[in-house]
Amino acid sequence: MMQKININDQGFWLLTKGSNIHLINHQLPKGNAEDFAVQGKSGMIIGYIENQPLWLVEELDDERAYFSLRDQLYLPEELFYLLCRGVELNHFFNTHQFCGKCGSKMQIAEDEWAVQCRNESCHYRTYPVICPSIIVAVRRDDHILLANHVRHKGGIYTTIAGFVEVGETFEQAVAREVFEETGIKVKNIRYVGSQPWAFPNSQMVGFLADYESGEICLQEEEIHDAKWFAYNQPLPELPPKGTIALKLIEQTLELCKQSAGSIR
Ligand SMILES: NC(=O)C1=CN([C@@H]2O[C@H](COP(=O)(O)OP(=O)(O)OC[C@H]3O[C@@H](n4cnc5c(N)ncnc54)[C@H](O)[C@@H]3O)[C@@H](O)[C@H]2O)C=CC1
Ligand SMILES: [Mg+2]
Ligand SMILES: [Zn+2]
Repeated sequence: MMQKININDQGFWLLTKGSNIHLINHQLPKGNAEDFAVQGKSGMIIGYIENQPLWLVEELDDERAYFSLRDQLYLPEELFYLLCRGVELNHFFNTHQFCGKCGSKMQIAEDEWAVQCRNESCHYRTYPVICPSIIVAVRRDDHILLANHVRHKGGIYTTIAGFVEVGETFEQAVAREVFEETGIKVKNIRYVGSQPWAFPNSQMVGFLADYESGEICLQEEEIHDAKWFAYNQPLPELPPKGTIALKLIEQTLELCKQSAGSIR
């Protein structure tokens, strides 16, 4: 619930600007509201760290130092995901100021994470928008399929990812995205795990899959390059530690190794 922050409220303080968060010496500010001049602002408790409340403070037009949440992937998983929650809620509140049904002003709900229409005869509620996006590592014997995406400025090679379309299963989305982006057909699609991804509001749903058929054919608007990499040859630059992409790649490389072992 959003409330006015009191001078003696205490805990950890999450101040966000888009996908950037305020840090002091690489740490979340911790202490009394007064220490960080957030008393009188609106805030809500969105979780607990070391038994201390984590306060999400309304986005401020201030001169504090903000840093990209992407650069905090080294943090313990649970903490990183709590920060994702804050960034995603802030994005949601900022982009849902008016009712999608009647156009009246929305307000933040009292009893759950939602916004509610102020119009008495409407009261329509909207919940935080989370966009499911599949992500998949594809294996062909002892090789892994990795792609250099147009959105990556550097030379990183990673897994295939893409948003789930309305009216399709996650597994269908996996098969469709791999085929669209690389021309490869996959089989044996299995779920591995998920990851909140606050850029701005994706929910990564991670899979492994095996090669079925086809030759690499790039979707050039999205993919610069895609190749099969042997697990025991030098690999390209991979995504950073903490990403589900890297986890899927590591698991697949292990399977490549096992597959090479079983051939011999
Ligand atoms: N955490 C991780 O390890 C990784 C996360 N990702 C994330 O996966 C997500 C999807 O990857 P892409 O290849 O970009 O998706 P994509 O292959 O579906 O292409 C992006 C395009 O999909 C359309 N689209 C459909 N629904 C959308 C939605 N809800 N939000 C934004 N665009 C939507 C837009 O036209 C957009 O240009 C991205 O947010 C990316 O940051 C990607 C790789 C690794
Ligand atoms: Mg994609
Ligand atoms: Zn309304």
